[in-house]
Amino acid sequence: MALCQQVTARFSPSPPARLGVAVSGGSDSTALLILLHKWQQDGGPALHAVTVDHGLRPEAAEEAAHVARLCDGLGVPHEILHWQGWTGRGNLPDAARQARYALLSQWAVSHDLQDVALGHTATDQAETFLMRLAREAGVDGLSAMRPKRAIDGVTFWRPLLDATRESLRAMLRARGVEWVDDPTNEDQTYERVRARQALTQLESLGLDATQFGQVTQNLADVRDTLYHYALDAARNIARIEAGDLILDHAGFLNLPAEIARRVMQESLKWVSGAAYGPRGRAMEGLLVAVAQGDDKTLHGCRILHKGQDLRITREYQAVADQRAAPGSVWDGRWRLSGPQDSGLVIAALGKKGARQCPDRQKTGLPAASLWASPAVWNGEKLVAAPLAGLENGWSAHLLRDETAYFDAFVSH
Ligand SMILES: Nc1ncnc2c1ncn2[C@@H]1O[C@H](COP(=O)(O)OP(=O)(O)OP(=O)(O)O)[C@@H](O)[C@H]1O
Repeated sequence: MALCQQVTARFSPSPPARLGVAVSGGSDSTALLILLHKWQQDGGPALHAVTVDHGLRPEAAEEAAHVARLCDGLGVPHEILHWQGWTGRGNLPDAARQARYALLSQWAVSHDLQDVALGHTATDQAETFLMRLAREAGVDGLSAMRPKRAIDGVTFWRPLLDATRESLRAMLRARGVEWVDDPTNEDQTYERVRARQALTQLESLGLDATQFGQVTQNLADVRDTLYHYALDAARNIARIEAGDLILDHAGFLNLPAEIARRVMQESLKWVSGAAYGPRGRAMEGLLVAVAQGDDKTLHGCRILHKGQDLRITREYQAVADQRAAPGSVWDGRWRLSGPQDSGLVIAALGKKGARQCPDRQKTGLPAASLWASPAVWNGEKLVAAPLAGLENGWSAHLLRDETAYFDAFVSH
């Protein structure tokens, strides 16, 4: 089967021995399951399937049960994960997507799976391109999805990027496999549904998933080239100090806009731990401020001008409520170790805490960096603040290091 070969080729030359597969029950991921199952029968990776029930639509539980029955019939172990985190605020599809990736990563790690396959298709790719066009996206937004991407130590694969939805549905019909039609797929209030309908119109111009696939791939080549040069630039002008990212200001201002934007994106992501950098206008505003020498707060970071340096530090407000037990990770990147005692908590040093550190000025760190740095507290009492010179037997270890910063340019 040609589709089967397309899928297996995506994993060559060294396919994993065990593979997770995320199946929503829709036609794309159901087809993915069937194709991977065929591969398993022919000696491919052992499959483990998973469905996320977002608990947002009444039909979701039945859809997950449908996938469970299908997997049962195929002899593929299957699990249903539940999301209960919707706060009612923000963008629902975005929040659901982020939660889904987090649940899928945790599930994979807990099953010792390093690889998970997703059912994005060439048709998805074309729809996404149109939606991004409507948002006046740049090269990155219009580029092809990556065939694989690492998130939290798990590699997510997209082996169906060359296949159209229609070809997958034809394969399912031929095999008598049923899929679930999500009723929101017909709901015109969703941008994706409108993009899908627009694509049908564009076919009369000879524009179909193949053309979109080629164009997005051309743009992806441009994107990768830009990141290559952005990495070069970062190696020349960036360094790390006490968890802050420091860019040589003059060197940064000399960079071409597309390179400067990428260096800034990766720098803000590294300091904040966010999966994505700030979007269009926010980033443009920041670049203007940096060109004028104005300090700025964005994306949970403070961007400060200090002598020759552009210093990106964590924003105190963004970490003010974060608490962790000693020895565990604080703000996704610090681990503090020292003499354990009951009742100790890791929290930001803050202005009040910084005043209690007599040696803070000797550290040479600006006040903003010290306020957002991790400290050891016993209730209201400050026990240690290793980055502010108050050690008391404690040390701070930065988990997201320089290698992680530079690697992100390659795996962005
Ligand atoms: N509820 C779900 N349970 C399990 N897997 C899912 C679920 N929803 C989506 N997926 C997986 O993600 C793939 C892509 O689906 P969809 O395009 O809806 O996701 P997305 O996360 O919005 O995409 P993107 O990664 O482009 O943001 C599906 O083919 C499937 O493999």
